[in-house]
Amino acid sequence: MADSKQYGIETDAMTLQRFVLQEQRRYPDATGDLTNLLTSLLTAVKAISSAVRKAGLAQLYGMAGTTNVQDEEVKKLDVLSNELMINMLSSSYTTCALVSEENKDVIQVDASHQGKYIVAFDPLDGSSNIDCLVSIGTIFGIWRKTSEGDVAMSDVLQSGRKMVAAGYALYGSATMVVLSTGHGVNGFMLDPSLGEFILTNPNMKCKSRGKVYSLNEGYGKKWSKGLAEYIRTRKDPADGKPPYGQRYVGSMVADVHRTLLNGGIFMYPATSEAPKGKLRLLYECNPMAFIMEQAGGIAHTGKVPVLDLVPESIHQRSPIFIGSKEDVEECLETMKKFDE
Ligand SMILES: O=P(O)(O)OC[C@H]1O[C@](O)(COP(=O)(O)O)[C@@H](O)[C@@H]1O
Ligand SMILES: [Mg+2]
Ligand SMILES: [Mg+2]
Repeated sequence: MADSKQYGIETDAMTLQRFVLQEQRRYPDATGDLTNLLTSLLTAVKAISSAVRKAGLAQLYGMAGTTNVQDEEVKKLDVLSNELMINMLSSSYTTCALVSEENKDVIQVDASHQGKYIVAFDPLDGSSNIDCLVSIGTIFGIWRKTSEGDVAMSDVLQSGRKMVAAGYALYGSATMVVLSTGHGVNGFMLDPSLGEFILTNPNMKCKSRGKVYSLNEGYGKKWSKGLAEYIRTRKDPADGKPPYGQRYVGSMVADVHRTLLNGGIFMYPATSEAPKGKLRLLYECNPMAFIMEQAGGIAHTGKVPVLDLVPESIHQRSPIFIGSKEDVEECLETMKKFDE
């Protein structure tokens, strides 16, 4: 047999597909539906990744948002990403309801195609960064339907604790998928020559303390006293310790991914103008909180762990403090001391 390695192809590499199949073996009664769901979702992610890689060209030729020579509409990346996610998931025979950041209402899957899972997703996170070619991503959370019969609102509005799996794709200097099915966190990088996600970051853990804080400092005047005090102590820590660095991409996926890898804290807090912050609970905060807790970190609203919040509406917002255990705890303690 020819040695595939001489062509730079590792046929025994742990692909994401193989990994998910291996996870499935943990459950002898598993039907394979979650595996099929993830396969469909990854096909959408690959298609979005390919479109993202061409986005700069579309911009150069002024194509997005116009019509092509065939008189067909050239879709903007966020619209295209949403359509890809909806089409791939609703035709996978594994989902019954979808929640997308881009759709006002719950998307009901056609009865003939229904399965038992509910997926909430942000098809393109950090969309304001598309035009300047800064990293963007896709975020998703997966729940199991619990009611009998038609999909009920109680199926869609389950807490993050009830998630079966969650993850994100980051379209950065490479495309990476970070996934958890509740047994730790694993990262897979897309090998463009194979079109396969390969396990590159097994068993990801978030350090207990980092050296970076991350939030939009432009809203500083609207923070609570406690948060302002915490940020002050990052710049001027007690006991002559060195100050923390500050980073803020403005795409939650990229900011949380850096926090997961390097440690530290990412915050999108409540402000006097926006008491619930900006980020959405179902498809931004919950999936990231699931990943962070599985990696040994913390995700908190300032009042309760993000995953314990029971949503009241599908586009509900929540403040979030997420990252290294000691950093998030210190932030929460400072806010408690000064704000309560
Ligand atoms: O511009 P701000 O207020 O700092 O907000 C940035 C935040 O908004 C978001 O871009 C919202 O996501 P969308 O692009 O999906 O709307 C987050 O990714 C990011 O953390
Ligand atoms: Mg978003
Ligand atoms: Mg979005």
